[in-house]
Amino acid sequence: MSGGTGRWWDRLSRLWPQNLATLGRTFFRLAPGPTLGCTATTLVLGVLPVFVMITSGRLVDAVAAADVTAALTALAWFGGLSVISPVLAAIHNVAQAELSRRFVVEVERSLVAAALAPTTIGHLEDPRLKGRIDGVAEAHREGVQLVAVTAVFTVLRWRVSGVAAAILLLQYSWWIAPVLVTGYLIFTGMFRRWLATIYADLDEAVADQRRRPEYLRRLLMEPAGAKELRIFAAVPWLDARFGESWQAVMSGLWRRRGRAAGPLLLGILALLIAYAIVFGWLGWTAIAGVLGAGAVVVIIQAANGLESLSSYGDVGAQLSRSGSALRQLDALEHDLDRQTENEPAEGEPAEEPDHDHSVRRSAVTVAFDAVSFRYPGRAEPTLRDFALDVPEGQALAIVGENGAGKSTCIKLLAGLYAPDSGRVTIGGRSPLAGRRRAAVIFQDFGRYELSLRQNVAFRDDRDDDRAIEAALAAAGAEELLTRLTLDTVLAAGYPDGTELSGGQWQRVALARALYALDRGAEVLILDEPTAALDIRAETELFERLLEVSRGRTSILVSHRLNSVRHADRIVVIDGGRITEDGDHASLLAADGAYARMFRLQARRFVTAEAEGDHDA
Ligand SMILES: Nc1ncnc2c1ncn2[C@@H]1O[C@H](COP(=O)(O)OP(=O)(O)OP(=O)(O)O)[C@@H](O)[C@H]1O
Repeated sequence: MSGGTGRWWDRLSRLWPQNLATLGRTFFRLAPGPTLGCTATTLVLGVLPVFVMITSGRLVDAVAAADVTAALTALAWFGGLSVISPVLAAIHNVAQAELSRRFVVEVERSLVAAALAPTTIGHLEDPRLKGRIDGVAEAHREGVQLVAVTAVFTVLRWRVSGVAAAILLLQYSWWIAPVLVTGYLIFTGMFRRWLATIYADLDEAVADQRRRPEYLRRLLMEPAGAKELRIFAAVPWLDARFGESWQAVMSGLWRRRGRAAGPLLLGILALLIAYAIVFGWLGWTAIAGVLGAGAVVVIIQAANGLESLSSYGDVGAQLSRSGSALRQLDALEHDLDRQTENEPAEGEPAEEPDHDHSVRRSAVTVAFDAVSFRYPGRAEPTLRDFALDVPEGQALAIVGENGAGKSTCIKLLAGLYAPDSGRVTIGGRSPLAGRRRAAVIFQDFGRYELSLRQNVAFRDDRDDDRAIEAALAAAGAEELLTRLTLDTVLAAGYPDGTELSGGQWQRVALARALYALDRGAEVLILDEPTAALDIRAETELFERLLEVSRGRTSILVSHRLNSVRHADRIVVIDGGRITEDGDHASLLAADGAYARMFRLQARRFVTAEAEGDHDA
């Protein structure tokens, strides 16, 4: 194909949205029947207007010639066409509803599958991947894919109408259609450029810039920050920051849009000239009597029908968004697949939860073997050559200052991150293989808007109700059981729903860990989930937990040394390294950092006791 022909072909092919073929193929793969149904009805509905044009020309000629039979025949055609159109539209809508359902479900499934593919959580904290996940999820929430299905068939119908009108015009004159189509090509090209500028903000670069204002908007609007923002009178300040950051992102966008509007005027001029030529000629030939009245009516309608070859405006924008979201989803799947491949495979399938009451596994060892780990985006490793062996059945406490690396150890043990080097093992196996071996509760444990039963067990059947109640009792939540049933939803706003206090939520979270332990988890790990309890309640609870989990390996993290003094062994972490290791008595005798911290806390506690403050 010569360069010139290629360019013309390129221009003509731009009359079809880029994503049309890709989306069409995806639709066919997901729902061949409904896709074929929608395509067939769209093609017929697309050519129907041409039959209306021809019929109206015939009617005009018949009336002019006072030919009653021809006029009645034309009217009968009109009647037939008027019935076919709504019937086909109804069939089309039914097929399209089914296609939309399957397409949206597929996108949702792919998004969830992609986000859940890695067993670790690093990708949810990586700004680039998180941006992609949010972008696709937002497009999905806004129903972009649902609209895309309608948009594909709308564009197809327009274009079929346009091509049919062009073919009809060729019957009367060879040059009318090419002149008008050229006008539309120039106009559409300019319009597309303008649209492309507008929708460039869907690119990830701009999506990154939008993250800040969008976060600030959420903070202003959603309940999470509502209390503190009002208490600290931060609303006006935050509102101003939101305005500034939004303006910063949008002003660049508005400037680009303004600059791109100039060429659009040229496109409009080209279209005006094309129509002026065609209608000028039409007027002249009609007056000269070269064309009959019927032909003039058909040509005018067909020339206007070429508008269907024009830019597809908002519908095209919807297709762009859909295509952009689908491309992001592809890229996301690809990146997360790669990340999943890089995760250490232990060759063992993840285990299903054990619902057999009789199963109580033996205690296991927990080991960190020369582990180094750096958070994504951080320059320095948080743990470097970290080594720790917890023999089976030992109750270990990890203490240390803020930022020492305690929670990082726990996240590695929970398999939420994979170490960069070295090995973390539970019972000799990676925590990633069979994650349910460790029952872990963090300080920011989940507070689910689910029933009490579901909050503890993540299941619905009642077979385990006694075990759930036992776990709640062991976690110190007996009082809840006297007030609530296991079916009570733990959130206000539901029928019979109720909100819990911070301390009650903590006990429910602990019950979740104890229930998992009862179901076969081998290690109990608590990373300060009791911080909202007063020191007496925490000490009492930890002692009870040590009792309940006796014989199991357990790891407790706390800042309150009195709460963990009864642990079999205490390690002090500082700067990602173990600096002291022993039981309470030996660490006090060693008179190191632990002993200093313990004495300091004990002094504070005694003072607070004297003043009646139990939260010291
Ligand atoms: N998701 C993260 N991304 C980047 N850095 C992190 C992340 N989580 C923790 N860090 C950093 O790793 C270091 C250790 O944090 P870690 O949460 O393990 O400390 P910690 O001993 O549990 O502290 P605290 O007692 O305050 O809970 C800190 O410097 C912290 O800023």
